[in-house]
Amino acid sequence: MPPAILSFPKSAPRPLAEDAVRLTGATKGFGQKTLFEGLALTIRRGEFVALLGASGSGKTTLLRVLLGLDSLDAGSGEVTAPRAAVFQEPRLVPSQRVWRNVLMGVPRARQSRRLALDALSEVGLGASADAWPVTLSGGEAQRVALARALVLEPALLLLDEPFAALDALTRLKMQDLVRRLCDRHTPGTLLVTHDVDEAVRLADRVLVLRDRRITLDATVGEAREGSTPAGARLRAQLYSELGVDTFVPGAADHAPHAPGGAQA
Ligand SMILES: Nc1ncnc2c1ncn2[C@@H]1O[C@H](COP(=O)(O)OP(=O)(O)OP(=O)(O)O)[C@@H](O)[C@H]1O
Repeated sequence: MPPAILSFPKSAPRPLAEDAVRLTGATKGFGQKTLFEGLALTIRRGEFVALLGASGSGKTTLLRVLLGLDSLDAGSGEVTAPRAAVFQEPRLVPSQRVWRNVLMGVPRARQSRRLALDALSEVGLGASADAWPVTLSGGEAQRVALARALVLEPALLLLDEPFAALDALTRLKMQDLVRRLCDRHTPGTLLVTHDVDEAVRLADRVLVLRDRRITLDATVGEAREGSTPAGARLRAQLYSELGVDTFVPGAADHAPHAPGGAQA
């Protein structure tokens, strides 16, 4: 098997027209199990891509490869710097005030309270700069994690189920905030999620990782609106690709009945 060559250039962010990620032939497994094989993936700067797949299909592993935390077994490509990530848990340092947490990844020479305050204002937490992480709600802590990622002005933003632990209302607000801030900061974004609606609501393009390959690469476009035929079609296609039969509540009640009450 040829050696994997994945480069992580330390250069300044590139122009928007360029790719944040370009992988070809990416192959990765653990022990006897191959998670993905010969995979090609391109994410442009400013593009929001969602990655769906069954549990254990290798989504987080692919994200870890893009972060440089795992290596490929084969393949090559380029992942543009700087990169930042937000995970399911906020991963704040409890012994540091909120504004200090925001600066965790910023080179010392660029660190300033002003920079942290600006980043916190963007996520609506300017007033919590001096708070301790333990005093924040789950949604607030996740917004600090988002500020900590965006303050780096990443060329690539990796989101690993960042909304999964939030209540339904907070999740919707956080989804809107993330999409708005991604439009403003224009990183290439890869969102790993289990949630078809979340993927279609947020992403420009939705990928499905299945059987070691990307089996679907769908542009969302006018299908974002669930009530349109295109929206219903895309969601049905994604559920089908994920091996889930869509359930229509009440449909069984309308099934024809044979005379005498037996099911047709
Ligand atoms: N460091 C590791 N060593 C051995 N096996 C691993 C390692 N990391 C992940 N795996 C295995 O690889 C498979 C894919 O894991 P991964 O976390 O990438 O899947 P996923 O699609 O993100 O799953 P989920 O949706 O449940 O989070 C799993 O079977 C997991 O146990």
